[in-house]
Amino acid sequence: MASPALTEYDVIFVGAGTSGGVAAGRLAVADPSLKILLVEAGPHVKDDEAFVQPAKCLSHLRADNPVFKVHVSEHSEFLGRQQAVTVPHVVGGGSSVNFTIYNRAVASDFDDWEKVHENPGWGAKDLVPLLRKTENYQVAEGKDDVHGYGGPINVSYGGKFTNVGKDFLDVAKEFDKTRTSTDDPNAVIRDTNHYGRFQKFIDGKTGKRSDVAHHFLYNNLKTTGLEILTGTFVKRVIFENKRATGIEIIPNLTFQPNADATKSKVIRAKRLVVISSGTFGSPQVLERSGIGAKSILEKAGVTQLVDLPGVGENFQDHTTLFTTYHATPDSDTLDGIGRGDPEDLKQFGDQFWKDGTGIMAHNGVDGGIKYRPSAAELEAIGPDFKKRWDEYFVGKDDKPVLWMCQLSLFLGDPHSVPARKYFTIGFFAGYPVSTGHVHIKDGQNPDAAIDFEGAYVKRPEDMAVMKFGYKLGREFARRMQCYDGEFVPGHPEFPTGSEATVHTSAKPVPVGAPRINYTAEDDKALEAGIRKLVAPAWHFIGTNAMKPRERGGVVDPKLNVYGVEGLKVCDISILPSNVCANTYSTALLVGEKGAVIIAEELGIQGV
Ligand SMILES: Cc1cc2nc3c(=O)[nH]c(=O)nc-3n(C[C@H](O)[C@H](O)[C@H](O)COP(=O)(O)OP(=O)(O)OC[C@H]3O[C@@H](n4cnc5c(N)ncnc54)[C@H](O)[C@@H]3O)c2cc1C
Repeated sequence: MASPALTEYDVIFVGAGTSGGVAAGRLAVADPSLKILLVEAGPHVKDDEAFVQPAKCLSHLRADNPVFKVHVSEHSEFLGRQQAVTVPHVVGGGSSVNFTIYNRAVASDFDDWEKVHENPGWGAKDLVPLLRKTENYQVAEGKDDVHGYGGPINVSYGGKFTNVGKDFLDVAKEFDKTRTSTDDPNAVIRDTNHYGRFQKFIDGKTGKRSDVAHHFLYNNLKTTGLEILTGTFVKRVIFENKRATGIEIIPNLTFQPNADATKSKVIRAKRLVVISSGTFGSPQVLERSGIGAKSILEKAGVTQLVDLPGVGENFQDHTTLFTTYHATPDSDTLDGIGRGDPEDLKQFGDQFWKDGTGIMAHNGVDGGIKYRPSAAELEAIGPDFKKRWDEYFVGKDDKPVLWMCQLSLFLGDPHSVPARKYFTIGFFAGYPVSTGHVHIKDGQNPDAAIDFEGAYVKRPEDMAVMKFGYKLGREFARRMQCYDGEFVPGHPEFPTGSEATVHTSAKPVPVGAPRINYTAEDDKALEAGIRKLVAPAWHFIGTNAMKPRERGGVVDPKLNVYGVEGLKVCDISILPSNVCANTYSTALLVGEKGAVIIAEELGIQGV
């Protein structure tokens, strides 16, 4: 079994993912004498093309990829089927495999954490400067005081502007004259409803992915006290008188196949243990350590140390539909790279290594919008959503209801569909009401099956938003010049003869063409289709919510786990409520905030 160099460290991070990697990297640079161990269940990614080249993100979606752990929800009552989610186990966590879409939360999302969930220091006033600290906005240096210009994480448009993306934005200008266009949808933090060219977590100079592994960890290994132990699970945290003093580790047999999983080791932490195992991993580590609801721990054979029933509850994701269309042969898409076509790999790989441009330095996403409906559109979303709108959105004018983007690719296992060109309209419900849970069933084995309940269209409010989003996205798609028909398995099955029927082969309609009229029967078919097709967004949050203990909270505003000492959680499992954005930006932010909090407590200057 792989072992760390020492038996005792100052600080131990459980998981070398996004937030944990940022916090550990910041602390290590500020105080190079600090001995920091990151224990990571997955393997290294250093200079590995599959992780460094952004367009290769599609290759991770192959069903046989060992860096993704699959969890299946056994609660099928809402969808009428089981829902599987895939969770990355790799150094850098989500930052090493994600789609590099750059999208920041709106200001009221942060203010909700501070005011509604009672977390001083977590409002927009305090957090926007930390967003800037991480970022190096290469698009236009010094453009405004919303972006950052000297941080480790580069943000650019990537190596190309795909003709599919241009097409989407051209349609937007003509089709929806009530909303404006921008070259930077993240330029203003208290605004929404602008179509714009989406930027990417891609280095505009090299074309490489702006991940945490290479920009906070590998680059600091030689000059600081950082150490990463890979292929290893943290089974549990060790306590003495309710103070965290270390961790117990065992090998992850997927990456250490010859190790003995019955032999564990204890590594001691002198000053702090930080759980940064993500929304799926962190509640499991807490529960295996005896922190959680009694009934759950008892069933898993774990003795309770602290009664904290909020652990593993409040699971959220952005309910998503990735609706797929056939793209014309001249469309710029990533499908060939995803399939591993040798010609595409050679052509775009050569260009990438020559000057960091081209479609290999791209994620397929160019155009999108954070969408707040008009009064007429609210009517169309229907009565199921009315109460939610009144309670959650009114008075917070920067809150979109959904965001939508075009993707120049088929989103899924590229080998599961016929080899051709695709484009996708993805839309994400910003603040679904549905929640689920993540709990252990086995108190000993971190690799064992868990009790996972997804959070996908359990509530009519969420279904109403998804139906609206499908119809809207489809109107965009059929007006785009690259539209070459609809990928039938990716759409609902509408009644025969319906105006809403899906067409395998079709040409674009004029921008001014009437919208498809959906009958009540069509709407029923649409609901059934959404239950069949709804997808996780990989934006898992909330299972260790930062809120008062009596309201189901797990950590306080200093990220301390209630009821013990010397133990914090630092990843997006702490989010008490959702953000209307892809979550990488927010995970970086939690890492930055965690570093500041930990540095203050340990007396470290310069973070
Ligand atoms: C396929 C995919 C596409 C995405 N696309 C985008 C996008 O385009 N834009 C965007 O903004 N966001 C995107 N995201 C979301 C974003 O990347 C994540 O929300 C974010 O990285 C989560 O950060 P985290 O620190 O909370 O967890 P993670 O980064 O997942 O880190 C947790 C780490 O802990 C490790 N771990 C877990 N349990 C244990 C254990 N017991 N012992 C040791 N280690 C353990 C895991 O292996 C992992 O490395 C995507 C995510 C995925 C998976």
